[in-house]
Amino acid sequence: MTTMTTTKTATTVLDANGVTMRFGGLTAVRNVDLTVNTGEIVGLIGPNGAGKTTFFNCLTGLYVPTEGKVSYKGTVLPPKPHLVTQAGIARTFQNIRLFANMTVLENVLVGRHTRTKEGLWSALLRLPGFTKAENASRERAMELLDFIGLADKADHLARNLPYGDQRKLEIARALASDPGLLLLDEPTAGMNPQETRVTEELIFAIRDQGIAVLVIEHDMRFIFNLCDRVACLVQGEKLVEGTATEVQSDERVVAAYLGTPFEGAPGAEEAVEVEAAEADAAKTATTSTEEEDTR
Ligand SMILES: Nc1ncnc2c1ncn2[C@@H]1O[C@H](COP(=O)(O)OP(=O)(O)OP(=O)(O)O)[C@@H](O)[C@H]1O
Repeated sequence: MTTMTTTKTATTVLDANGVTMRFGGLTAVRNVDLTVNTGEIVGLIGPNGAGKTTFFNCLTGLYVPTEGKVSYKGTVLPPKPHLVTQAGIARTFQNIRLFANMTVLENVLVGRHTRTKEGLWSALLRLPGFTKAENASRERAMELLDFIGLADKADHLARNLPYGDQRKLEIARALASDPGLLLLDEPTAGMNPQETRVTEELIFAIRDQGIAVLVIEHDMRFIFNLCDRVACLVQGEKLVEGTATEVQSDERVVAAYLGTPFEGAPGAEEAVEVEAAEADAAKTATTSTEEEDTR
């Protein structure tokens, strides 16, 4: 049903294969395949409740998919968030999840912990290895703050940052784990157009550093401007995948957003069955009323 099938190449960073996630009777994600290659920015769009965040949670080990598997650079990922981060996938969340009472620098240092090998005793006793690792982490964290334009606010408390800066800080914290793939869940939610433009530039700069990006967004102008490839989920299924131009002009995508029925729409068969059952029930009820009236 998709307009474009991407090939898996030696440079495939993420390969999600047949990912399905059920919550009891509800199938939130159904048999979704998606690849992200080195140097790409891929967008994931879809109406509210389409399964985008659930799919992200399957990729990052927050959920164990009911079916399917997720590989990063050719290795199947264990469904455990810290192991996924260690492997090289970092993410941000739809709602800001900063440590509000920690400084900007400390927030980035938290994101660095998967890349530091020094143990608890080393930290408590402040052994030379720990001090060296701590200095290296600080240096890297400051580099990242410089990269996102927050170096001059390193000592500010995270809660005192303007909204747009808090979102940027989340990205810096995710980058602190030195990922090969960055997943962004609605990075421009609540932003004004100026902040959105800055985020767009930031994501291009991240891609230029060799980090592949998969981004969920509702802002279509942002997504179509940013992404090399876009996939659209509808009712848990991947309806369309293609270039921004292909997806933008696909009538099924427009119909899905407007809630207009279209042939072959995910969930359409079930909807037709339900409608037929309802019509049958109504007909039976009318017939019995007529029979009663004629008695
Ligand atoms: N933990 C859960 N338990 C039960 N149902 C869930 C759970 N998480 C999500 N769902 C359901 O799965 C479906 C997909 O939700 P999801 O949040 O993934 O959609 P989304 O595309 O990210 O939506 P939005 O754009 O509004 O964030 C919805 O029907 C939602 O109610």
